[in-house]
Amino acid sequence: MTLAVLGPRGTFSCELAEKIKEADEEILLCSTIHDVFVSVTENQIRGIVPVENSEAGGVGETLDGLMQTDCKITAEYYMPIRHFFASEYGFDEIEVVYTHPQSHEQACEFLRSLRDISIIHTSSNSQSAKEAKKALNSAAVTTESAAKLYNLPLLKKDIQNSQNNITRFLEISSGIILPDKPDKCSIVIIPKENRPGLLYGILEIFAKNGINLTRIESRPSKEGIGRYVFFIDFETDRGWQDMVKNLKKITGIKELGCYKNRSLTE
Ligand SMILES: O=C(O)C(=O)C[C@]1(C(=O)O)C=C[C@@H](O)C=C1
Repeated sequence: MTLAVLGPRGTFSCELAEKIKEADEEILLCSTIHDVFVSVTENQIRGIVPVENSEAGGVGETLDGLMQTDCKITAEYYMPIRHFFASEYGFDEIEVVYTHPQSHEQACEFLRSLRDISIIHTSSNSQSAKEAKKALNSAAVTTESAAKLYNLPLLKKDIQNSQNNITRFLEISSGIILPDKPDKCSIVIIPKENRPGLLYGILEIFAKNGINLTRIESRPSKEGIGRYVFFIDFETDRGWQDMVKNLKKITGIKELGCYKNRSLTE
């Protein structure tokens, strides 16, 4: 099997893939999260994508991929995220900092404390290190493994705003795999009408069935201003199949998968 992730080697996604891959599984490095969804769909493989961070919130490219492709969620993982500031230059020589936009948000307090620097966004934390290695008077917000890989000295460790910085990752696959006893399910509510009480009615169905929501996030439906879809995750310790049937009576739904929480072993 092959496991598709955001590359180049050294991203957090890649670090997670290294931890969870099967012994004979290869890692396929993709340039963007969108490309991970494309590879999973075209090659019938599995992939790993970041979906939300405790500090910076939802990862738009992943939410769009879930909405726009037939990929299904088959597991979730939580990973502590530590950001590193790496450069071949001293602090007073640095003029440009490369950072992934999610990491920029997660380390904005440290980055704000740097004076007279320009920030350039990149496609991944590893790409940031790659760029900083090439450009004069530059630094990167990166992972420990990418700093090592590109031979960039660490100027400061743990530059994330919060010491409890965590990113939730999803395993996605091209087919539906329903585990015996899933921990959670994810759906997208796609409202077919705009009327008072629609969202209230949807949430009431969860409440009446005693089903606990673990996340609700609105995202523009891309059909015009003020039009939204709602990403919902819920626990599956109570009968949820009938509840989903009831939801379908009042709203459009896309089922994204029911899955296990897989904890990471060090
Ligand atoms: O660039 C990386 O290292 C990634 O794996 C992507 C990503 C993300 O998009 O959320 C993953 C974890 C961190 O939250 C920051 C960046």
